[in-house]
Amino acid sequence: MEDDKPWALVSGAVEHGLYEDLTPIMKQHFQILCYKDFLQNPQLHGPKIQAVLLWDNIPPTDPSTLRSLPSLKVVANGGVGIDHLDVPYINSLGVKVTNTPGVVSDATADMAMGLLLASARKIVQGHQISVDPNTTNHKPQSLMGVEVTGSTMGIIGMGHIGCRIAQRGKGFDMKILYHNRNRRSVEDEQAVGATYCEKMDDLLKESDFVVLAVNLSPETTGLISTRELNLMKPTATLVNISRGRVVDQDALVKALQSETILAAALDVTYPEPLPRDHPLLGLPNVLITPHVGTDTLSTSRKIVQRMVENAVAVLKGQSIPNEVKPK
Ligand SMILES: O=CC(=O)O
Repeated sequence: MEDDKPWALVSGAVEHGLYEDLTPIMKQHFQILCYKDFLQNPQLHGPKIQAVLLWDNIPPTDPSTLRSLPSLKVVANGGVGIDHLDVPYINSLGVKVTNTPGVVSDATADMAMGLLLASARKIVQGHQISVDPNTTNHKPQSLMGVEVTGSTMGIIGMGHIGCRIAQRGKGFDMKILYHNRNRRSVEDEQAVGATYCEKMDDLLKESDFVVLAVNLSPETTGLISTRELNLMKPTATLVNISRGRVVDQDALVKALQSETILAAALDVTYPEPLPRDHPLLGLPNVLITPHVGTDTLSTSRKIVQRMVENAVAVLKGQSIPNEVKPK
């Protein structure tokens, strides 16, 4: 019965009707309250909310919002990255945090390869030239690309997503190097055909494509800065599908302007979106997409399904598929 279902506070995307396909999955288990309606009267609505279903980082989970949700038991994040959440603080309120690892890996790895290929083969520039009514030369020298097949890809961060990127790289006969906090087992390495670089510097020096697939943490903030960019080949491309802050963006702008590296392909920046006058937007050797690594309908369904399963498990006191514990 509808009335028996617990209440969940849901995001702007749902309230704008953007994800009609996804809302029924939430409604199977929850009565949903959109953030915009919550804001009309937080004192009235706050006490009934037991779960926050977080999509695109909305609703906010700042202390003042959380304080107006006294019955809250779980913040269920849709997606794997939880750098926008203060997990220890949320836990200190007796509220659990969950995320959705695993289900995002294939779509994100596809996006990494898409960015890599589009940047190497100048697909966006080619499209622009092809559709420009003023174009006279349809195949200018400037569209000459970089060969992906047989090149070397260095993956920094070999979790679920990194492994899926490596598998895809194998399909392009790439040599795959990886660097990770902990070395993977020999079986894992063989399964994805990747060679471990204990020193990240070695990977940076050798790779034609450096792909960032690490979580954002204090250790990985600014991981790629001037020193690291200087180690990369002048013919190399940086691909980032993790979080913008893993790269020192000012250093990246300089490296691209001075052609210290060839190009960058970024699904993530900081902030998102970049201000319209940001220097990265004016560079010819940059490809940027608006953080859409997981945005396929099938993956979005899986994310919402898992987000809901996590929230339901917390509320029912069952074993939680993906609880995030503070480090
Ligand atoms: O950015 C996407 C995610 O964190 O899953």
